[in-house]
Amino acid sequence: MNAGGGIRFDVVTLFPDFVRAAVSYGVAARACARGLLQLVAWNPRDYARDRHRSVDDRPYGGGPGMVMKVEPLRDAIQAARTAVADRASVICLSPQGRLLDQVRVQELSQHSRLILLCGRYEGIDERLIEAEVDEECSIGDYVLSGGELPAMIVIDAVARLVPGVLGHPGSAGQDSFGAGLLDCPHYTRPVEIGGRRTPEVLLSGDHQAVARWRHKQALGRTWLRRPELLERCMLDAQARSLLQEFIDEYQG
Ligand SMILES: NC(=O)c1ccc(NCc2ccccc2N2CCOCC2)nc1
Repeated sequence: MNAGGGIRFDVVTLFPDFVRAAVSYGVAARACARGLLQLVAWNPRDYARDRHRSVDDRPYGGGPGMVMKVEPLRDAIQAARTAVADRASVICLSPQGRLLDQVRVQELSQHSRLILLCGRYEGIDERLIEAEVDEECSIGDYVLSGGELPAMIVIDAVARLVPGVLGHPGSAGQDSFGAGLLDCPHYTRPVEIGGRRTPEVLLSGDHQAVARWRHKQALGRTWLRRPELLERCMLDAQARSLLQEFIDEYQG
């Protein structure tokens, strides 16, 4: 985060309006209005020197499609770097990157600024990646037509962790996923609908019992749906006994 406690994203993309949508709605839009979040887009086409303003060219070695050229990307990144004094990490969103998870999102939220590079076509000339990219980041093992959607996901996930962005800071902290667990179930009015009633503990007003129930549900759901996540988070004695209680009830 920067001096103001906010974060600035410089996004290098052929589709600036596309990525701007990431900060045009909801909490992210409010955070922008309050100067906690900034998004500046840089279009490599503005840095394409030739008459046709080309940003791509045919692949050496043949093969289908086109490859993004070094120069326009390099010059767009350089323009982003010099726009703000703070040193910036350059992250390329790509299928070859390190898998993004909440731990990595929390690490990224410590930066005051990040430059996000969005590839299109068949990919980016490797020499640009070697010369300019600090790390490659993947949002999952699937192929997209561009890095813009992954960039928007990084922006949203990181922005939520910037102090002041979420109305209720607790919810970000309390996010079970922040603790490596899946979230507990949520309920709101009416108390009963479609023959399904809200769990009584949530109506009891007993905040300690509610917190205990929510933690137990988060543990139980993680055990049922994503047991591999449980191995990664070190459960303390209280959590282990809560989970055992859930398992005993589940197995009936
Ligand atoms: N999982 C992800 O985070 C993810 C990210 C980007 C992405 N695509 C843009 C891209 C960016 C960089 C290199 C190659 C490519 N691709 C271009 C299109 O062809 C496939 C390779 N796809 C999936």
